[in-house]
Amino acid sequence: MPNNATVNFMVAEIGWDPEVWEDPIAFEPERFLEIGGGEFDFTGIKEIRMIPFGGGRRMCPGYTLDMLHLEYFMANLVWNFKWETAWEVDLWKKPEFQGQS
Ligand code: HEM
Repeated sequence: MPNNATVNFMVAEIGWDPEVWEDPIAFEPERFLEIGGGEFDFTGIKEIRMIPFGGGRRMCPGYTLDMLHLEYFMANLVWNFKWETAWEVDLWKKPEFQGQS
């Protein structure tokens, strides 16, 4: 490789690896609850299954702000819209809220 070459990682494709994820493209958000008891690591410190914010020393420094903002965004979607399933979905897979004692 030449000096000063730019190396790009296919970050999205890393997150779709069928050797790491079962049916990676399927929308199954509950899969994240099942990994690490709901403490899925996306920082690349414990493992690399998907790294939306990069990893290592140049990892996105805004990721805690992002996560807070995304939770707020999701909460507003749930709050402001009436949600229905477009197809048959088993909503009772895990009938509890996280963090509930
Ligand atoms: C969902 C939203 C965001 C995503 C998915 C995201 C993702 C990323 C990714 C993948 C990188 C490259 C990391 C690497 O090279 O390993 C990065 C870098 C960076 N992000 Fe974000 N980011 C988000 C929002 C933000 C926000 C809100 C801020 C600031 C408040 C921010 C500030 C930065 C900065 C300054 C870098 C460069 C870090 C460096 O090169 O040392 N990002 N981000």
